[in-house]
Amino acid sequence: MTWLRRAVPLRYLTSNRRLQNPPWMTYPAALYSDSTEKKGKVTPLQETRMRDRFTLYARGGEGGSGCSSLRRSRTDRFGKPDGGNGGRGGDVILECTHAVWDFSGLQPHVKGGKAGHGTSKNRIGNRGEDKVLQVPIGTVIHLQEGELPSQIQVGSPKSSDPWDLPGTLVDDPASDENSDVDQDSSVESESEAESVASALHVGTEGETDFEEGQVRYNVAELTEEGQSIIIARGGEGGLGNISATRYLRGTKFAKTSTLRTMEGDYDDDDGNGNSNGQRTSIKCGSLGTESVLILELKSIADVGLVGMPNAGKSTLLGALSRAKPRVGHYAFTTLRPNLGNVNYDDFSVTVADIPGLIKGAHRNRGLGHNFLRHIERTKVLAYVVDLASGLDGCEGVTPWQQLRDLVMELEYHEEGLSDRSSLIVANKIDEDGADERLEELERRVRGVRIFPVCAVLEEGVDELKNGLKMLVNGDGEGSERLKLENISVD
Ligand SMILES: Nc1nc2c(ncn2[C@@H]2O[C@H](COP(=O)(O)OP(=O)(O)OP(=O)(O)O)[C@@H](O)[C@H]2O)c(=O)[nH]1
Repeated sequence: MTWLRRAVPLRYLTSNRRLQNPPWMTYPAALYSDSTEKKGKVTPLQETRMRDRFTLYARGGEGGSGCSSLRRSRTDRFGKPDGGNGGRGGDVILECTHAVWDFSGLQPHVKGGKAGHGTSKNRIGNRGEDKVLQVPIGTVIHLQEGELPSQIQVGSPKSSDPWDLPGTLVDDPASDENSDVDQDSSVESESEAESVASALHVGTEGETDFEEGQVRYNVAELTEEGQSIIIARGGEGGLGNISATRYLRGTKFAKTSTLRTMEGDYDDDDGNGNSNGQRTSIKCGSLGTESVLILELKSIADVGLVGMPNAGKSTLLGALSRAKPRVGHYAFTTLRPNLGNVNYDDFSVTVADIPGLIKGAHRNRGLGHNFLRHIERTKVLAYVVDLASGLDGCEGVTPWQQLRDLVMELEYHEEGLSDRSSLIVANKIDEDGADERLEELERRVRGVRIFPVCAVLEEGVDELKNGLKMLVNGDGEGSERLKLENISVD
C-alpha cells in the first residue's frame, strides 16, 4: 500500500492516514466486502417519521432604534428634531392549516424579523417581518416558559394592518389619559381573548390547569383552518427625537437636553425608580418577548377507519363527510390520514381515514407503523372490511381473516390498542356473493355491531352514521369491543 499512499495526493488521506476514495479510482466490489453495513431497501415513505411533539423556542423580533437627527436651515441654526421612530419587531405566529400534517417542517428556534431603524425627515423604520409557522389542525400548545400568548386571532394573520405603526407611548406618560388608554386596551384585549378563547376551546389563565413553575398545559388548541395565535411579540420601536421631545414634555426630564436623552443617558423609568425592564433608553427599540412552547398533536379524530388496503375506507369517508380523499382501485392510495367531519343536527364527529394496514404493519411492512400511532389517538374504531375480497376464486383475504389480522396488528403495535369501542363496516355489499359473505361474517364475529354498507352508492351510510354517533357518545350498545377470541376464522 506504500506505493499507493505516495501516488495519492495528501488531501485524499485523512488525519489517521486511512485512504479515502479518490474520484478517479473505482475499486472492485471485493474491496468493500469487509464493510458489514448492507443497506436494506427502504421506501422513502417509511423514512418519513411523523413529528407529533415538538419543543419550540420563539422570540419576537427586536424593535428598531429611533433616530436622533436635527434639521437645520439657514434661518434655524440649532435645528429642529426630525428623527423618526424605530419600527416594531416581527411577531412569531402559529397558523393552523390543513396543508401540514405534523411538525416536521418546523425549526426549533424561531425569531421574528428585526425592525428597521428610524431615519431623518421623521421616517419610521420598517416593521420587522412576522414569522408565520404552519401547524396542523389539532395542535395543542403547552407553555413551558415565558408569557402567555398575548393575542389570539381567528383568521389569517396576514390580514393584519401592514401600517402597524411603532411606538405605543403617548405624548405624556404621566397623564391619566395614558393610563386610561392602557386600561381600556387591556380590558378590550381581555374580552377579545376570552371570546376567541371560547372559539378556540382554550381556557383563560385561571381555567388552565397549571402549577407554578411547571409547564402550563393546554394553553390553547388550534382546531380549525385559519386559526392563528401570536406566540412571541415583536419589540416596540425606539422613539426618534421628534416623539421623544413630545414624550418628555412635562416630565422631570423636560429640562434635560433632548439630545442627551437620545444618547440613552437614563432609563425609561416611571419616576419612582421602577424601570420597566424593557427599554434601557427611549431611543432603543425593545426586545421581543420570548416563550418556550411544547406543541403536541392531539387526538386527530373521534373515529378511526381501520382496514386493509382497498377496503374502501377513503370512499367511505367521502360518503360520510364532505371530505374528498383520493380513491383508487390499487392498494395504498391513501398515503397519509385524511380527516372528515360527520355532521349531525347538534353534534359533529371527526373521522380519520388511516392508510391501509397489512399483516406485518407493526414490523413496518406496507406503510409501516407510522400511522398506527394515529389510531392511538382516536376515540373509537370502525373496522372496514371488504366483503368481496377473495370471492369468485379471486385472490384476497376473507373479511373475518381481515378483522383478525387488523386486531393483531394493533395489538402487536401496542397492547390494548384495539381495546376501545368499535364497530364493523362491511363494505362492498353491492358485489355478487356479498350477502352470503355478510351472513357468514355475522356468524363468525360476535360482540360488535356490523353495518353493511355500499360506500360507492352511499347505501347504509345513514345507519352507520347513527352507529358512529352512539359509539362516540358511549350510549347503550355503543361500547362494544372487538376481541380476538370473538372472531372465528376456521
Ligand atoms: N363495488 C364497490 N367498490 C367499492 C366500494 N367502496 C369502494 N370501492 C372501490 O374500492 C377501491 C378502493 O377504494 P378506496 O376507497 O381507495 O380504498 P382504501 O381502503 O381507502 O384504500 P387504501 O388507500 O389503499 O387504504 C376503489 O376502486 C373504489 O371504487 C363499494 O361499496 N362497492
